Amino acid sequence: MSKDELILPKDFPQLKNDTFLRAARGEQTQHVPVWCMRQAGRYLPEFREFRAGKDFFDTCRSPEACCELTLQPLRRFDFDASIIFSDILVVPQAMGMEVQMVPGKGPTFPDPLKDPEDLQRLKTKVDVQKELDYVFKAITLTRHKIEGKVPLIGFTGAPWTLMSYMIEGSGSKTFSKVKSWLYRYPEVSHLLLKRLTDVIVDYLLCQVAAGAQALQVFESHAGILGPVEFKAFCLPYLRDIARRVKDQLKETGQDVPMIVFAKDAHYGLEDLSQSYYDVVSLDWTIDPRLAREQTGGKVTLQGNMDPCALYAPKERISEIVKTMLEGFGTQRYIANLGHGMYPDMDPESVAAFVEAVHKHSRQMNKQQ
Ligand SMILES: O=C(O)CCc1c2[nH]c(c1CC(=O)O)Cc1[nH]c(c(CC(=O)O)c1CCC(=O)O)Cc1[nH]c(c(CC(=O)O)c1CCC(=O)O)Cc1[nH]c(c(CCC(=O)O)c1CC(=O)O)C2
Repeated sequence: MSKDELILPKDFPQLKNDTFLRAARGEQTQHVPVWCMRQAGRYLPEFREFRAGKDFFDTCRSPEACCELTLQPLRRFDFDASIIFSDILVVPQAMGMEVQMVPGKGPTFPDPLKDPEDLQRLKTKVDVQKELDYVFKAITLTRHKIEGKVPLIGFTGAPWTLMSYMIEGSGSKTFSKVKSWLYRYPEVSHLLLKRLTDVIVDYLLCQVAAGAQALQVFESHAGILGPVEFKAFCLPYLRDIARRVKDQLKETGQDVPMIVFAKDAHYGLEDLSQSYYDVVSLDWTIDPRLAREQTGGKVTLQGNMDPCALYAPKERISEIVKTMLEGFGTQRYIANLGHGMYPDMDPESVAAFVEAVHKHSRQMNKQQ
């Protein structure tokens, strides 16, 4: 991308609530900011109504639809951030692969990569600006329509997670197909991961140019690797993405907080806290105090309530939140779930979660 293309459009409404951005940058906040992964989604009746009868990726390709779905949860809840409605699998599509959303089965690649030669089916040069133009339009439109209420987060899937979908062709229990590539074809695997990284870097920079105020990188399948493979096939690419995006943004005087979510990669926490990301997002299986120890105060932490705790009565949600806040502390912290919302969750529980984070963190800050 050229320097000029990276300059932000300037006529966006002024941001009224910067709590999330302050926490991400390690600045003091009066309350702990909170948002939820998959906060736009099937647990909301208005989402189900809006999506009814429409193809999932057609929805992703409509900037107006993405904008509406991004705004829906903000009308109900006092979230401190929003995330653009889209999907991680738009990147493999931009590289030339077909992906369908099969109801009841999830994302499905009719023709996944089977052998190293299949890499030839991928586009050698991906014009990200053109191929994913609909995402950038959605971000710009949403940034206007949000009227500065809260910041807008852009996101991408990370290389290993996308590679696993491209080879498995869908979700999997064992991930044995994609893992077999790591052991049988390590060099080709690195080649594919490198190509994904290049596209992702461009993709994130274009999202910032379109108006994204923070970026989250989803390495949702990190946990199917052991520590050795994580260090070889995940970490270097996650680092490369943050370093390259940050370097390019710095040239234009911009500093956009970056969040990494490597689900279930406990053994990688220390490394992740030294990988150019401002925020490390945690799943629910890690103890908050241990996570603070392992990341040594170098980064802001995000997470990590078990999404299933939202099935608890409201009073119990409030207690769980309080314990979580005591574990993380109220500074350099963004409250979230340890992964996304499930379709059968009650929106009222989300309201209770958000309210508890705000209430307890304000009280705890007063006592300090
Ligand atoms: O359950 C299904 O039928 C397919 C769900 C699925 C999708 N993409 C996928 C998966 C696999 C999975 O999550 O396990 C594949 C997918 N999409 C995404 C991730 C990253 C992650 O959740 O760890 C993943 C990988 C998850 C994994 O494999 O573990 C990211 C995603 N999907 C989505 C969003 C946008 C948003 O929430 O605003 C986001 C981004 C950020 C976020 O908010 O967390 C939206 C999305 N994608 C999808 C759906 C459901 C389909 C529909 O609305 O018709 C929905 C809405 C919803 O969750 O209710 C499709």
